[in-house]
Amino acid sequence: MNISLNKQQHPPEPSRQAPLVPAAATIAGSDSGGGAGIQADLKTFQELGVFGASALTAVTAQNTLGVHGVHPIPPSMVTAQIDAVAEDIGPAAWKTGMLFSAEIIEAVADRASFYKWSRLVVDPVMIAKGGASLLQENAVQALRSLLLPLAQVVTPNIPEAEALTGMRIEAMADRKEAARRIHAWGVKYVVLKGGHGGNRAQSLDLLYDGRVFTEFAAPWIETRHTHGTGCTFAAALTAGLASGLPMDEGVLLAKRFIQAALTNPLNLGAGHGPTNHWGYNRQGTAGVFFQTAPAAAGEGEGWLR
Ligand SMILES: Nc1ncnc2c1ncn2[C@@H]1O[C@H](COP(=O)(O)OP(=O)(O)OP(=O)(O)O)[C@@H](O)[C@H]1O
Ligand SMILES: Cc1ncc(COP(=O)(O)O)c(N)n1
Repeated sequence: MNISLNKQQHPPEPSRQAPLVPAAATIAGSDSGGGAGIQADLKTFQELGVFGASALTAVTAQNTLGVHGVHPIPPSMVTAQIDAVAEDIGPAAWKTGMLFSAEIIEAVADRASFYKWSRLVVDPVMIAKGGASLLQENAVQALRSLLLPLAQVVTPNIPEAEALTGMRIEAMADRKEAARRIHAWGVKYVVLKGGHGGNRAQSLDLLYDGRVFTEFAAPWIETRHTHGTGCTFAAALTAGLASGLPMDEGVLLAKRFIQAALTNPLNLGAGHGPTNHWGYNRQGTAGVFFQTAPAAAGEGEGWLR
């Protein structure tokens, strides 16, 4: 009997069928405590039905009480991870978090322009909740001049917007001025987050598209479990964009996701505990009120819809 073995001459071609779920990738640091960084991003992608890939920029030893150590990844290895993901998985959207150094920012910006990413969310992570520095001081300029012009959207909190612009932000007029200055560097959308805004009634985030300011407001939640709120918010926005949402709906999704994640804390850790990444799908956002209203009457401001 002649048995012919069906030997493959070449490795199988990677599948090029339409993916069942959208994919997104995060370029960020590892948080051993699991509440922020790559871990928060991947959990958020998963909860929102998006496949998550990653490129690690740094390993941190940290928990809810603080950062014990930072070990950056060589920039060439960051590039290699991005190439591996870009060439095969082909994420529909990319997100950056902790980038740590000017060299890593250069490597990421190089890849962003090489692949011409149209959906790039830049979360300009600088300082951890416990006060540790996650971005070297001399890297702020590289972030501003190399990466922001390539971003579709940047999501600074108030101290990050102050560091980027060099201006003090107190009143709403300051927030708008900072958003205008950041937008002028070439980023298409700015989301200025209000978690550090000092208003204990409302958490208010401001979206600016170069023309219109839109407010996203939700009731303030009194909790110490706020570790990784910025990462989680930006990851939810990235998942929304990867799924094809327009920017305003992506921000609304992110606001709903973070509100649900803050509402039912997991009570882990003795310090700034992680948020509840299951909240959005398990508890929903029932009872949470959102408004997308103009910041104030005046030229260049309007309703979301
Ligand atoms: N206590 C709170 N109640 C309601 N919303 C909050 C609260 N704290 C933060 N937020 C919301 O969480 C999101 C992240 O904002 P925040 O300003 O905390 O970012 P961040 O400082 O970059 O976070 P992190 O330092 O954890 O990366 C925003 O939508 C903000 O309005
Ligand atoms: C790896 C990594 N990335 C980002 C943050 C910011 O999160 P937070 O400001 O809540 O500490 C962090 N602590 N660690």
